[in-house]
Amino acid sequence: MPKVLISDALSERAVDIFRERGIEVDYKPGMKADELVSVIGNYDGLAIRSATKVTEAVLEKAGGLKVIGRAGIGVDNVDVPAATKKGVVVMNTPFGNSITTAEHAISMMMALARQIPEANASTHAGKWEKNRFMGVELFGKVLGVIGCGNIGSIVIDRAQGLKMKVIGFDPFLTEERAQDIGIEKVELDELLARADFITLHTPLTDSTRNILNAENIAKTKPGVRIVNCARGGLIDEAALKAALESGHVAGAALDVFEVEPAKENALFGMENVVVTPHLGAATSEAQENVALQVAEQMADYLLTGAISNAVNVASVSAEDAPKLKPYMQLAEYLGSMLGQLTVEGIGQVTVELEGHAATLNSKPILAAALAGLMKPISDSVNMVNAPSFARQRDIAVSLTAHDRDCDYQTLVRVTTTDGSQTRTVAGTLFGGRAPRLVEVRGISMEADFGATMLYVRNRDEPGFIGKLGSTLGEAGINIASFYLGRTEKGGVALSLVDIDGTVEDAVLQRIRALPGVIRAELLTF
Ligand SMILES: NC(=O)c1ccc[n+]([C@@H]2O[C@H](COP(=O)([O-])OP(=O)(O)OC[C@H]3O[C@@H](n4cnc5c(N)ncnc54)[C@H](O)[C@@H]3O)[C@@H](O)[C@H]2O)c1
Ligand SMILES: O=C(O)CC[C@@H](O)C(=O)O
Repeated sequence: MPKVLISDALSERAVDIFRERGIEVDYKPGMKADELVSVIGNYDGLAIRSATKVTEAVLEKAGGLKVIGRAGIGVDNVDVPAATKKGVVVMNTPFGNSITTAEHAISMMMALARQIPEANASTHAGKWEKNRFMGVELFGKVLGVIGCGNIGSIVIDRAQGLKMKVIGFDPFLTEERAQDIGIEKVELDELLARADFITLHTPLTDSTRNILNAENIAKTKPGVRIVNCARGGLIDEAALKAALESGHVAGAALDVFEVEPAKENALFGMENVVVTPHLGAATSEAQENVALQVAEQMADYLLTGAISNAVNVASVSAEDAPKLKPYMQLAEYLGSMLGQLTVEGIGQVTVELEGHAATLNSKPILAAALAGLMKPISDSVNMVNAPSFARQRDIAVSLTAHDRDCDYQTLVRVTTTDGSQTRTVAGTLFGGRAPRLVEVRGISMEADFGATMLYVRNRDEPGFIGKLGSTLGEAGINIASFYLGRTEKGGVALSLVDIDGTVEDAVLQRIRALPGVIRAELLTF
């Protein structure tokens, strides 16, 4: 039974879902970093919100971890490259809290426009300062939205309902989409110059870090009000403070900060600054959505191999997962066979799919073939990290799904080139499920994959099979199955021998010394 740790405060519905799906779960919100490092090795899955930091140190101890599920959007608290390297799927729930966060941004904008937090505090204090507070209307004002994705688009929709004029900057926004959502697409400088209110809805990346720095803040309209419910780090806080003090920026509403949790911050206590402690996603609806979603997604992956909303590996739908599983097994066996037979570094890998295989989601099949191929290089390689392993090793990878008649109903062929050698193996699924080898280096043969197999290439000469059988027999090695093929009479023959147990090195040397042997290797699957 897979085991999952929930280390942040997720709706307890997530616990119910895991248990209903037959997954053991430990609910330990608020777990300290060192405790996480010491227990993570016991789990197959880790479900988090934003408080848990999944660092390289955590991942180093995460021996059997298969999946990290983020109940929310940003995965900036997860070292995704380290997780990928370790072969751990990282998934998020990209839509579950979008409405809630967009509503928070709108609330913050309104609170800012009407100084509601200060007026609230003053009135509670019995001051009745009716003449102290003078707000501004949103009606007719220009709202500049930086980042027009899921949340930005909902903010745009709500702001249009408030009769604001919305302009947007997003390098990935097409003109068609801008028209669909009813905004004017502008460049950043134009947005800065025209907006009365600016709201940020981008992820924190190298291109968005400090997107509102001193230089860009100086380009904004005097009296602008700024809202950030996306990520700390998008605004240079020191530059914002200076602009608030000079009066160039009339106010700011911030849900996120450069350093979180933030007990102290130079902006705290300023009258024209409204702050909340990263509450963008904090509604019961959003928390229920993301907790349910993350638990379902993680359970799907752990139980069936289906992958949704992963940020570091291709998706596999719940419908596709059972169909793909035997293909991934076949591809891994084929890749593994070639990986074990490769002597020099692999320069190129080609995966070809024919028949039914050509109609499937091909990326997981390719990833499985690469994982098998690179297993001899690294024990930690799996289908999550195999494509990046290949890239790091400058292995050129190509995938072709052939739309042509083939001798088998379904076929996967893997070809590698190392130095001057090109090797091809191909396999099919017997009965639609059981992986079966049908071709090795151009030689047709039908072989099931056994756990330990002897691979012998030799000149096709009479008496060879007898000598091979006797050598194994004398060493007390039992043959489970013997598969044969050859290029042509008197050409090159290939024996694949499924054996019980293993073949000691001394026996392998004796086989290599048999007359006519070109190559003999022990393969494990
Ligand atoms: N405060 C919270 O509690 C809370 C809750 C949910 C999400 N968030 C954050 O909100 C942000 C937006 O989330 P989303 O779901 O809308 O993401 P999204 O991926 O749907 O949208 C992000 C948009 O930013 C755009 N973008 C990327 N680089 C850009 C750049 N250099 N300049 C301008 N635009 C750029 C992208 O094209 C995309 O359209 C994320 O940072 C997310 O982590 C915060
Ligand atoms: O879990 C949270 O409270 C924060 C969520 C938010 O930052 C997100 O990226 O989804």
